[in-house]
Amino acid sequence: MKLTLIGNGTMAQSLAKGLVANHEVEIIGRNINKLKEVQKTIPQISIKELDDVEDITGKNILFCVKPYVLQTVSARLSGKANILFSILAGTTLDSLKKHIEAKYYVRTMPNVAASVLKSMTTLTGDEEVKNEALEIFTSIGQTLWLESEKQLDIATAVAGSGPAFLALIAEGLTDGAVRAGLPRDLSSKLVQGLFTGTSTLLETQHPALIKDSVMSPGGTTAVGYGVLEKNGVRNAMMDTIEQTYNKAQELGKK
Ligand SMILES: NC(=O)C1=CN([C@@H]2O[C@H](COP(=O)(O)OP(=O)(O)OC[C@H]3O[C@@H](n4cnc5c(N)ncnc54)[C@H](OP(=O)(O)O)[C@@H]3O)[C@@H](O)[C@H]2O)C=CC1
Ligand SMILES: O=C(O)[C@@H]1CCC=N1
Repeated sequence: MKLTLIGNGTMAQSLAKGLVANHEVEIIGRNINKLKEVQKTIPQISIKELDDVEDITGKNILFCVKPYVLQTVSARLSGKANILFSILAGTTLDSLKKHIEAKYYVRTMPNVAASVLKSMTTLTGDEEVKNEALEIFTSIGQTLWLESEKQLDIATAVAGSGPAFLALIAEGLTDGAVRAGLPRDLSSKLVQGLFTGTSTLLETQHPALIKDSVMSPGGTTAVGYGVLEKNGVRNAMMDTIEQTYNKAQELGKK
């Protein structure tokens, strides 16, 4: 399938890197010099500067700009696309329909791990194109079709913004190791390995059981776990998801 990405930023480039293996990919952006730079890193793509009136008739569009420029960019689009895939956080299907004409609409939420083909992408929208949508986004990692936009906004908080939250935990653990006296390069390696191993365990084990299997009576883990609970890390995570989800819903009301 030929896919046209509008926008050439972080996410568009991550998506394009994965998609070129199975699809013809065109990127449309407002700055031809930036597009040429992108093409140097992903030579398989074709590039095009955004016209003042850009005809998207019959195209399968992946809309990859920031939510606040939806109006500005869509004002330059004409014609009726085939499928419009939007990765814009919070931006509702209704809002997309108001601004861009298409036969089918799908909201998706990939994450930055798309750049290494390990995105956890959620999708919702017109069921008629569910299979095509899942096929396209499986080329950048795992996919999950959701039943509603509310679920997608929650997924935005967990898996869209989530890499930043886990990165904070990773940075904190690394700094902790450095504070205890381990050189930074070794601390970083340790934390990388820790995340890789734990993520594999999570594929088959419940988090609480992983914790139980690590925590020995009177041991080190019980002490560290107590510190996390005393400092409200669990509740901080729950509040983080709630407020990030609220923000996604707020973006949708604009
Ligand atoms: N970053 C992430 O981890 C994730 C982001 N998202 C969503 O992806 C979308 C893109 O985010 P991201 O890639 O991080 O953002 P970037 O800022 O990296 O990219 C935004 C792109 O939009 C283009 N753009 C901005 N204004 C205009 C305009 N007026 N006319 C034409 N093009 C314009 C920019 O062009 P130029 O390069 O010329 O400035 C750039 O190519 C957002 O809606 C975000 O919610 C979704 C999941 C994860
Ligand atoms: O911070 C944001 O708005 C976007 C949405 C998901 C990840 N980044």
